[in-house]
Parts: sequence; C-alpha cells; structure tokens
Amino acid sequence: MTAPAVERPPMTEAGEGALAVTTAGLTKQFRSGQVAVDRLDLAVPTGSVYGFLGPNGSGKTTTIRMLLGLVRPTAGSHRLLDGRMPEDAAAVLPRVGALVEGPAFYPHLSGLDNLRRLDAVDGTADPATSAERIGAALDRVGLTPAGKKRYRAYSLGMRQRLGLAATLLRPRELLILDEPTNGLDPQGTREVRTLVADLAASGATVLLSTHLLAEVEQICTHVGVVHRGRLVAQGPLAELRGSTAPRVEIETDRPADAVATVRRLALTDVLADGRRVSAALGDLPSDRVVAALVYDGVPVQGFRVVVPDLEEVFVGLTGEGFDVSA
Ligand SMILES: Nc1ncnc2c1ncn2[C@@H]1O[C@H](COP(=O)(O)OP(=O)(O)OP(=O)(O)O)[C@@H](O)[C@H]1O
Repeated sequence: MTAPAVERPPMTEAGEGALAVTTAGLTKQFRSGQVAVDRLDLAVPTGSVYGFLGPNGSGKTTTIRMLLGLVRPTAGSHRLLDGRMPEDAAAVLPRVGALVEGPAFYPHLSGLDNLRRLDAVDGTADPATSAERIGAALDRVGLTPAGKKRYRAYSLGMRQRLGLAATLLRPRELLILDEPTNGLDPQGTREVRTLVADLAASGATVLLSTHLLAEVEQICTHVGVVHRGRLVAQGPLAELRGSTAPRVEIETDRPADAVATVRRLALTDVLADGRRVSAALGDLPSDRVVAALVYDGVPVQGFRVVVPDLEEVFVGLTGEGFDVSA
C-alpha cells in the first residue's frame, strides 16, 4: 500500500494538551428505556490514535453516531476539533472523515466510479480537482490497480479500504472509524491497520472503535475502555501498561507473618486471601523478599513473581474478557 505525501490540513488547535474530541456527560437512553451510553467523558488528544475499546454491545457505535450528529444525545455535550456539536457541525464535519457501517456503494459500479459519484454529490467539493483527489484517495488505500473493478467483485478488505478512500476525498484532521477491521480476513485487517497507522503518521487524529485488545496494542497510542455504556479507564496506552507492574505471590501457612514481612519491606497493595499473600513488588528485587521471609522465619510453600498483562488489567476493570485474537 502506498502512502504518498498528502497535504496536511491546517491544525486549528495545536500544541500540548489540545483535544480533537471531548465529550462531557454524553448519554443516550433509547425509547426502550435502555441506557446505551452513560455519562461518557471522552478526551481524545490531537494527534493520537485513540482506541475506543469495549465488548460487543457496550455502546461504541451509539457513541460514535452521537459524535457525528447521527443520533441525538439524551444528555451531555461534545466537541469535535474546535467546534461545539451540533451548533458548529457545518464548519466542523467537512474536516472529519467517518466510517460508520460503510457508505452505500453501488455494486455494479467500479470503485473509481463510486468515488466519482460520491464526490459529485458533495456540494462542497471542487469539481475541478475531482479527478486528482479521487486518484490520490485510491492510491492512498492501495486500490489504484483495482479502481476499475466493479465494487461487487471487491473482497471485504477492499470494500473497507474503498470506504476509507471515500473519507479521504479531501484532507481530514480527524477520522472516526467504527470497527474498521470488523469482518476482515487477516490480510484485510493488516491492510486497514497499516493504512490507519499511515494516516496517523501524516498528522490526522484517529478515533477508532474496536472489541479487539490486540488491535489497540498494535496501533493505538491512547485507549478508552467502555463497559455497559460507562467509561471505566482512559489514558495513554503506556500509562495503562504501567499498571501491569509485577507482584509477588507467597503461599504460606502463616499469612499474617508474611503480611508483616512484606509491609516491613514497604511493599504496597498488600492482599491476603487464605494462605496466599500478594503485594506489588515495585523496584525491589524479588530475592530480597525471599531473604526477608527466611530471615523472619516465615515458612514458604510457594513463591512466584506475576506480571499481569494488559488483558488482565482490562478484565479487572470490566469483569469481562476481551476477544484477544489479532
Ligand atoms: N436504536 C436502538 N434502540 C434501542 N436499543 C439500541 C439501539 N441501538 C443500539 N441499542 C442497544 O444499545 C446497546 C449498545 O449498542 P451499540 O451498538 O452502541 O454497542 P457496540 O459497543 O457498538 O456493540 P457492537 O460492536 O455489537 O455494535 C446495545 O445493548 C444495543 O442493543
């Protein structure tokens, strides 16, 4: 997939701490009474690739549809780029590319002709530059060789890439993508992930929803974890990884004495459960803990150092497993 330099759109809000998307108390209660999105406070930093991660049914699509003004929130407010929504939608939305349940493409038309049609009906697009922009968008997603093929002959990955090409008919500062790799085979998934990384590298902020932790780990700089409509964690991925600090687990028939020893060593987050005592190791080498237990005469039947992975952290936050397939 080629990624020619694309004119970088001017950033209207730049610098440290700038946010491309913010929501405050964003809520959607459907007529059925179901609260699909519950007082969501998102903060998507400008320039980030933000993974909006949650199991199926957790409210991701509803949130994205509210962000784009396709669903009316029950409560709360949100901003895209430098504008308030929906008040500033006319000024802001042309700078936002969105992929939500795929645009309606005509199966009997080629990819190229589908893009021509979409560009022609966009009243804000300049017809004089149409051919050039369509060519660049197709090239950007690696579909130039298949541009003249009919849409119905496209693989799922090609269809998704054409959807992305449609969002790239003009420079975008922000891309909002709902499960962009859903239903794709491994090759299509790789293609779309590479493209997302390319787009981010050229300066766009990307907000993408996914139920795949591996996707977040591969391409995102930030993550927001949503569970039953509520945001349970948000921040730079590196920071969340920081919460995967190693712990010691000690098995002993004198747990109270083991607790006293690890406290003496100033270990934190000490937990005792029956014969099992665990604590965050911090920077202390684990052999110091072993030596201290021996010194204190604590009988040790089992000792191990455990490093939880990101999935365990998220399962701890949501009480639910994530689909970890890549
Ligand atoms: N129009 C609607 N009317 C009533 N309930 C709805 C409507 N749309 C979505 N819901 C419900 O709201 C909840 C959140 O759905 P949503 O599609 O936003 O979740 P999601 O995280 O995107 O899940 P998925 O990945 O499966 O699409 C679900 O329980 C869903 O059944």
